[in-house]
This record gives sequence, structure tokens and C-alpha cells, in this order.
Amino acid sequence: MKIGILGPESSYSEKAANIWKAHLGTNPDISYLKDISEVFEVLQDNSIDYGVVPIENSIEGSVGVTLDLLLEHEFSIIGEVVVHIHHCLLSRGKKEDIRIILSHPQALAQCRHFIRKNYPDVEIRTTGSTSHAAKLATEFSEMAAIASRKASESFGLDILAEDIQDWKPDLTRFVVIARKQDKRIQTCTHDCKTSIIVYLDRDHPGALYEMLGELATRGINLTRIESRPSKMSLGDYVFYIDMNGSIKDPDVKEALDNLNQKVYMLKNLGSYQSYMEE
Ligand SMILES: O=C(O)C(=O)Cc1ccccc1
Repeated sequence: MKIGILGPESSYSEKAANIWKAHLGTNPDISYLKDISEVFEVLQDNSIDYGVVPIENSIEGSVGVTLDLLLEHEFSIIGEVVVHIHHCLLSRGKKEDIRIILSHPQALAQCRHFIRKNYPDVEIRTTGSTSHAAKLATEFSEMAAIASRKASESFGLDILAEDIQDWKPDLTRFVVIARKQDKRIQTCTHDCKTSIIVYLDRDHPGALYEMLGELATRGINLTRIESRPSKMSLGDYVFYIDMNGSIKDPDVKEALDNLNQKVYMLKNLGSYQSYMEE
């Protein structure tokens, strides 16, 4: 069995994957991939069995590419891991040498104030992962990477500054994804969550109210609602909804069945267990 994550070693995705593996009881091999899109691509072509990708951060919000790719593929979410993020600034060089700061766009956004205050004149470059930024920073002393403490050990870089995210705590939700037809898909036993994507039929007053009413009247707790552009026209949206409970709960099943009658498209991403880093 293979699990695809953002590579190279010591990305935050690897941390999330290790937490999930510890609960899984088996030990799939890790495949280090270039970016989030590649995780979806190789899961689609059967080269891996599971993928672990970031979906939401407590500072910067949603990871849009993950939400979009969940809509475009027939994958299920089979687990969720919430990880504490402690960003460090890593380099071979000294503070005064730094001309370029590299990282994943989410990490750069989480440290925006730190960068403006301490490195106002540097060039910013984005990478597919924080650990890829660390790897690149080994090549030139004028480069610094925003990545984890573990990445500093893996790539032999000095820590110029630690815990540099602008807000604390900094938490990221990762989802474990699998092909929908995969027979090994785990079912959750406790603290289940269910995720759906909904596209409303037509815009009319109260459409969202009616949709959410199906959940509210059954006492189902929404943990997140988010709209993304449908990409068909400006002002047209799909809704991403997470709730507590499993599709095996009669209330959740009934709510989703009723919703399905009311909307143009309902995609059930699955019911899954949520794990929090200790
Ligand atoms: O690049 C990584 O290490 C990731 O796993 C994506 C990410 C980047 C920044 C914060 C959380 C996750």
C-alpha cells in the first residue's frame, strides 16, 4: 500500500500522514510528490492508494486547489488530521545574506507580517511544499525557506527564527483521500464528520436557508460552510459543507436524501474519523 504526500521529506503533510498511519495499524509506504495536484493525479492513475493533502488553515483559510480537485474527482475523504504548525525561517546563510524567501503559498501567507517587518525588501518565491523550499535553500546562502524545524534537520539548515507564523495557534486540517470505489475505505466509529459539496439548482430567495434547514431541523451541527466559484459565471457558487455525524446516522442520511431532492447536484465526499495531533 502506498500513501502520497507533498514531498520531499519533512513536509507538514508527512507529519499528518504519520499521525494517520499510527491510527491505521498498517504501515503504507510514503510516496513523495511534487504538489497537491500531483497527489490527485497519481491517486487517479492507481499509482498510490491514499493521498494526504492540506484543506484548511486556521490563519489563511481554505486551500482552494484541494477544494476544486475534490469536486473534479470521484474520491472520498476517509480521514482528517489536524496538525499544529510551527514555521521556522531556515537558511545556510545569515540574516543579512537573505535576498529570497521561498515557501508554499499557505506558509508565506501565514507569515506575512513577519516577512514585512523583518525582511521588507526580499523577493518572495512559491514552491509546491515547505520542505521543497528547504531543499532549494540548501543551494544558495541568499535563500531562506519557511518550513518546519524537522526540515532544518533533514536538510542541514540553520534556524534563523522560530515560530514565525503571525497568529497562534496555527492549525492545519489535512484530509486523507482514496478512490471512491476502493473496497478498503475505512468507516468511522466515533467523532465522525461528513463532507458534501452542493450546487443549488437556481438562484432564488431563501435557497441557502432551505438547504441548511434540512440539517438544522434534525439538530445536525455544521462545522464549516464555504462557497467556491462554480467557474461557470461570476456570482455563481458551489457550497462545501462539513457536519458532525456519519451517513450511517439515520438523521444525517435523511437530511442528505432530502437535500438531494432539492439541489441540482450533491456530492457526498464521505463520513470519516477526525484525529487531532496530541
Ligand atoms: O508544504 C507543506 O509542508 C504542506 O504540507 C502544506 C502546508 C503548508 C503550510 C502550512 C500547512 C501545510
